[in-house]
Amino acid sequence: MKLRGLYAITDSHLLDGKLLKYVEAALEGGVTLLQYRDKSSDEARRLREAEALRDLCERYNTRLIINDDAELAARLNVGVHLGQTDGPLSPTRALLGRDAIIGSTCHAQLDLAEQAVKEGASYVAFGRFFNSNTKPGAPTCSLDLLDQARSKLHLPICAIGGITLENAAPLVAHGVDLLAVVHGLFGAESTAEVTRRARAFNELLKV
Ligand SMILES: Cc1ncc(COP(=O)(O)OP(=O)(O)O)c(N)n1
Ligand SMILES: Cc1nc(C(=O)O)sc1CCOP(=O)(O)O
Ligand SMILES: [Mg+2]
Repeated sequence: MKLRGLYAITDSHLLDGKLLKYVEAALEGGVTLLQYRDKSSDEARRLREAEALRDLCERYNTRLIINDDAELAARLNVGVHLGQTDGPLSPTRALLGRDAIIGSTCHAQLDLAEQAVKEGASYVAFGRFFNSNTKPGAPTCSLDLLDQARSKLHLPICAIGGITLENAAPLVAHGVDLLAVVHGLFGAESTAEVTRRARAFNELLKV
């Protein structure tokens, strides 16, 4: 499966009251992966929203990824993104099956990425590359690390953290396949602007 393109990530605060409307606008512009990222413990709302996003993604032929929560991913038969403290990858692969998309946060560490590959990750994520509104405290990562990763790893590489249309081109030039974006996509004044941004991110990846 070719994983290349825009990786849109939701944010419960930024998208409060407009989740489905803004996500659909992004899907109109083209989204390869959509991650449902909700750090709350409101299980009922999480299930309801994730189900609605799954149905929306099906209509647009986009794969849904649940952040942190392999059980919810298994329940909905979708993928999952796991950070370093979100549980082990191998049992998650066994739980979700070999066709599921499983992503792994590797910060700025190639050894974490090599381990994730061994344990069955579908893509590895490095970041953060720029100042992030969503996660200002995340450790930083350099373009240099991307060069090393690209020459060693033979699976899709995702970049995250403060990515916008203005700063994303160098990431693509250094081998990134997936641009993971929250604020640079959804921090827009209108649905039309979200769609425009999604299209423009995809243009950047057409090289
Ligand atoms: C695509 C992608 N990359 C990295 C992360 C960060 O995951 P994690 O370190 O577990 O932090 P939280 O997002 O759970 O706060 C991600 N979610 N997606
Ligand atoms: C969820 C997340 N993880 C990061 C990491 O570096 O691991 S940066 C980040 C936030 C991404 O949001 P924005 O595009 O608004 O910066
Ligand atoms: Mg996590």
